[in-house]
Amino acid sequence: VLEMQLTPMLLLLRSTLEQLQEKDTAQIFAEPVNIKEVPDYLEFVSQPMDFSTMVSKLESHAYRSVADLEADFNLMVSNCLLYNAKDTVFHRAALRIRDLGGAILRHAQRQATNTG
Ligand SMILES: CCOC(=O)c1ccc2c(c1)NC(=O)[C@@H](C)N2
Repeated sequence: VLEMQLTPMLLLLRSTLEQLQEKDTAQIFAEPVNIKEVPDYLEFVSQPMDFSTMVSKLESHAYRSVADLEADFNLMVSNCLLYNAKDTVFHRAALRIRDLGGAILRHAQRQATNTG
């Protein structure tokens, strides 16, 4: 039955996104980068992404798989690595969440495959 197949995925995606957000202890990925405070941001970053946007997308069924969620997570991380110099707290935080998030996403993919 289709709705049974969709529900586990939505629950898995919610749990995975919550685990990823927990690694952002400084909450620097929580909201969209404020263009008023970072006026040149869009000169470097063509597709901004942040966790609040990912939550909205998840709840509106924009993610059909762990890979879909992973693509926006990777976009968010790569935007940060691109815009911020290597010697910044932001750049270091992106490297850290990329590594911690990788393990979370690998585990989620295994669960999706098992219950899929
Ligand atoms: C109060 C000013 O906030 C920021 O300048 C700022 C706040 C949050 C940010 C950010 C900048 N840059 C980033 O690349 C993403 C990851 N987070």
